[in-house]
Order: sequence, then C-alpha cells, then structure tokens
Amino acid sequence: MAHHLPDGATELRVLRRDDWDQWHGNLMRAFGGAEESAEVVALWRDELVDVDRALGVWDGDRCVGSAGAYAFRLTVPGGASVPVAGVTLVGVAATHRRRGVLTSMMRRQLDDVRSWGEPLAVLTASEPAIYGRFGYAQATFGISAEIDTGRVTLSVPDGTDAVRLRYERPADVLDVCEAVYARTVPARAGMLARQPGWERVGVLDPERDRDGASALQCVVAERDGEPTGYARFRVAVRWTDAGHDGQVVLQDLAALDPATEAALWRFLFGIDLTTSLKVRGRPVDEAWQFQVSDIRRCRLRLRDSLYVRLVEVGAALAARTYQAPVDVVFEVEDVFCPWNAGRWRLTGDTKGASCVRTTDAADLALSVRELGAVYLGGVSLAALAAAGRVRELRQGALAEASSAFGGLVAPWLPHGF
Ligand SMILES: CC(=O)SCCNC(=O)CCNC(=O)[C@H](O)C(C)(C)COP(=O)(O)OP(=O)(O)OC[C@H]1O[C@@H](n2cnc3c(N)ncnc32)[C@H](O)[C@@H]1OP(=O)(O)O
Repeated sequence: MAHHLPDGATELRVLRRDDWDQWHGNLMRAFGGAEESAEVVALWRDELVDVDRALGVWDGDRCVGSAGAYAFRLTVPGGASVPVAGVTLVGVAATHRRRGVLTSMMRRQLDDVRSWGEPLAVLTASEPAIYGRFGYAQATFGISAEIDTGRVTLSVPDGTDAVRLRYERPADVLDVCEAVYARTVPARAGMLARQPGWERVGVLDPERDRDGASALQCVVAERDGEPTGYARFRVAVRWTDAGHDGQVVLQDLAALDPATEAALWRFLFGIDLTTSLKVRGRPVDEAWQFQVSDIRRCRLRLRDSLYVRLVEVGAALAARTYQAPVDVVFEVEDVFCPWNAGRWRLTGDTKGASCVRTTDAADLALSVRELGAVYLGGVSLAALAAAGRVRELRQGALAEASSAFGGLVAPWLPHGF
C-alpha cells in the first residue's frame, strides 16, 4: 500500500540504532518533557524496544514522530496465546501536530503488523479519542478503588489461614514473582506474555511514582512451602492531630489460588496505622469485591484499559474459542484496513473455531471496531447493538453471537505498556 508523507515531513522510516536519542527525545517531549533516569532509558533502549519494529517520522534531521510495537503474546478466550503487536511509545512533536503524522505511522504500522503475521494489534491509550479512527476499540476495563479499610471488613474463604506471608525486597524475589505471574497469564483473556526484561519494569520504583509514599514493598505468599502469590505496594502514614491517617497503595498482586488471593487482600486491608487501601486497574470481577462488607465504601471507578484492533479478521476470530456454539455471517466494514471488509462466516464452540470468507447472506452488520470491542469477551455484542453499533439482519443471530463471545472470567490487562 502506498504511504503518503504528511505536510512538513521528509521521511518515514524504520528506526535505526543511531536515531535513538532523537527518537526518544521526541517521544518524551510529546509526553510533557519529564526526565527519566539513565537506568530507565537504558532498559527501554537496550532491552525492551525492538528498533526493527519501531517507526520514526523525520523533518530533515529532526524526529517529529515516534511509534513502536512490542512483540507480545495475548491470552484470548479459551486460553490460546496469540502473537500480537503491542503498539506503544507514540508521540508527535507539537510543532507538527494535526498534519497527519500519526495517521502516516498508523498506516505503515498496520501494514507491517499484517506482514509480520500478527492477527491483532493492541494498545493502551493516553486519550480514548485517538485510536477509534484506526479501528481500535476498548476491549477491557479495570476497576480502581479507594477502600475505607477502617470500616470495611473482608470475609475470606476456608483455607486462607494456611497461607503464609513474608516480606521480601522486591528486587530479591523478582524471579519468584515472575514465575507466579507467568502462571496467571493463561488464566485470563487480555493478559500478556512478555519478553524477558519486562519483569524489571515492575520494580524500577522511580521516586516520581512514590507521591510521598514509601519505597516499593513486597510480600510473597506460600502454601506448603511453595510460592503461590505476591503483592507489591507502598505505604504512606501521615500523622495528624487526631492520630494517624495511613494509606496502602497497591501496585500489583498475583495469586495462583483463591486462598492466596484472599490472604493477600486481608493483609493489605489490615496493615497497622493505615485506614485506606488504594488500588488501580484491577479485574472487574476480582473476588475481593464479593468479600467486602460494604462495597459503597470502596468507592469503585471503572476505566478503559486495553484497546484491540483486528488486523486479520479471519485469523483473529479463528484464534479464540466460543462459550456456546455459533454459526454467523458478519458483514464487516473496515475503512482503514480494507482487506478485512466484506462477509465472513464464523463457526465455533468451546473447542475451536474457523472464520472464512463467504458470499452467503449476512446475519450481523458491524465495523471492525465492534469486533475489537467484543473480541476478548469484555463487551457484549448485544450492548453494542443497543447502542446502535451492530445491526441484526437475521433474527436470533445477535443473541447467538452475543452469548458465544462472552466468557467465564472478565478479560483483564494487568499493566500498561
Ligand atoms: C499507544 C500510545 O502510545 S498512546 C500515546 C499517544 N501519544 C500522546 O498522547 C502524546 C501527546 N500527543 C501526541 O503526540 C499527538 O497529539 C498524537 C500522537 C496523539 C496525535 O498526532 P497527530 O500527528 O497530531 O495526529 P494526526 O494529525 O494524524 O491526526 C489524525 C486525526 O486524529 C485526530 N486526533 C489526533 N489526536 C487526537 C486527540 N488527542 N484527541 C482527539 N482527536 C485526535 C486529529 O484531529 C485528526 O482528525 P481528522 O483526520 O478528522 O482531522
């Protein structure tokens, strides 16, 4: 596909090692210009960013556009691990904004992702309004909460007392925590298997993330001598005239079984001198919400998390399984990736699926964005139809497809990228 350069740009090219400082400088400026530590920059430059998958737009010798694409594997409903492009590090110089620089990078990137054979692209958005035009849709959500742990109690399941917790320095138990995390990845759609190096991001603990709270703390959970979970968090205790007013701020938590999960949450609820627990981006169906005595005093908020774009409709829909038998023909609209447009027949069940081109009459009409929204099971086709975004052309097809796309557990992305 031909690539048009936006006004004022002279070249769009794959990143070269020598371009790094300019490319990264452009990116940091686009995000407000905060300085990052040498350790953080080196981790991204030397280990995490794959320069062959990154793009830069140039105006003469100046970089004015940056975009990258990690090679991740995404857990999809049914548990398969599918190669995806993790779109990231997107920034356009304010001197060159709104002239199509981002559009030129998205065009090239989606063509590249297709040629790499990755059926999906995923991202977390700085602003939700940016990516819909390129075919991305919000597909997972996270819950944030500020729990009044001075008032709210937690009822834990049998077996919780058998879990032992011990404090460790986060960097000392990196391998233990990563091994636990890796075992949780296949259990929920939306989770990512990442290349080595990513586990260190969670313990970099930059001063600016602390917001007055402690350095990162870690407890590891064990059952019968085996590590079964961990929580990483900060504590801020403020002394007031009335006594103390401390808060626990959870960074991340992973558990291999319900008793471990409950033990970790009970621990976070109970740390002395604290009266609140702040959590961000947790699964919308996580167990603690059904164990608390007072959900209103948990002050829940919902936020969009992972955005999904089907790059190859057929391969993407065939890569997951379906909760109920399904046999429907979609009429798909896709202006930005026209190779997806047209009719596709999806047949599948809990064991597997196929999705192939067809000339049969369509049952449901939608755009590629609606398929992205429902792909991981976190948004229903019925809800999108009620919003006027899916049209039912054969009676019954909506109910059939809607129940098939749903899942037993809510999809979830544990961290941004
Ligand atoms: C996955 C990630 O990395 S998310 C991070 C994204 N980056 C940032 O937020 C950093 C700060 N912002 C930026 O660098 C830039 O403003 C970008 C990357 C968001 C947009 O880059 P631009 O080159 O200005 O976008 P471009 O000119 O291609 O815009 C294409 C269209 O999207 C629209 N658009 C672009 N940015 C936004 C936005 N933030 N909100 C709403 N609409 C937007 C434009 O108005 C334009 O619409 P039109 O075609 O109807 O005229």
